[in-house]
Amino acid sequence: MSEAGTADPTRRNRIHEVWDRRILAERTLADDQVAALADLAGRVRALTDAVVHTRVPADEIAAVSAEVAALTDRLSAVRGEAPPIGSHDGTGRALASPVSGPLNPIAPPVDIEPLPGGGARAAFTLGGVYEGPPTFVHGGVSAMILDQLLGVAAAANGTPGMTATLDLRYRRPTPYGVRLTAEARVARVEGRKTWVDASIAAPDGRTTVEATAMFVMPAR
Ligand SMILES: CCCCCCCCCCCCCCCC(=O)SCCNC(=O)CCNC(=O)[C@H](O)C(C)(C)COP(=O)(O)OP(=O)(O)OC[C@H]1O[C@@H](n2cnc3c(N)ncnc32)[C@H](O)[C@@H]1OP(=O)(O)O
Repeated sequence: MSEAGTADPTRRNRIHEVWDRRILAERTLADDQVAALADLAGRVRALTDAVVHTRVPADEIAAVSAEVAALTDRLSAVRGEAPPIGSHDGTGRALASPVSGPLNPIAPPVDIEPLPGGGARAAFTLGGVYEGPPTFVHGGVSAMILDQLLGVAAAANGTPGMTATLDLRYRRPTPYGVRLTAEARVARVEGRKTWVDASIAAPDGRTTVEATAMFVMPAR
């Protein structure tokens, strides 16, 4: 990478292009790997759900634990330096996003649909894995989902950016185990800044959480 500091901008750009291609190649999976990993991620999600809900005896938990450790060793036999990137559905979503990535077992996952003209919507059901107060969704999980939804709306507006501020108003507890809906809409754009509003609604249509975020397109 030391060559990247060269004074010749054309040469520097070429070096960056080669470097970007190398990173992209290292982080791109074959289609059959994507399909197999999506299946595996679903099973690990189910495993996580089983872990937080199980009541089997301690010796059975220890036996399962040993098997999981062996499986982790098998997967780790060949490791990438970072999670995969890329799109398999044309929306540009990151395959391993912790919110909507089908290959990431910690993602619920939330299927977010970008809407033309600066919007986004999602429908999803969260399980007990995401519990905060008893029988309700953890507020940090709601925040994470809203941040991603707001970000996709900003991107759908053609004004993507990094989250600079995220303001949340928890109106009432968000239940889990039921279908939730969420929507985001760009409110305004000023230079590199984009403000977006969003909310999550319970099945009865009542808003549980409202959010406003400001995204800033980085100067560099
Ligand atoms: C068809 C569509 C398909 C879509 C397909 C999906 C696409 C894919 C979507 C992915 C959606 C992911 C959604 C999650 C997104 C994250 O999770 S991002 C991670 C969390 N955020 C961060 O880590 C950001 C960390 N902060 C930074 O990197 C930098 O501070 C920023 C925010 C980029 C700004 O840096 P900068 O470009 O150097 O900005 P700077 O020149 O200092 O300031 C610019 C202006 O913004 C203001 N500003 C900057 N930061 C702040 C702040 N924190 N508070 C208030 N004002 C601020 C400044 O005051 C300044 O204002 P003016 O003086 O111009 O009025």
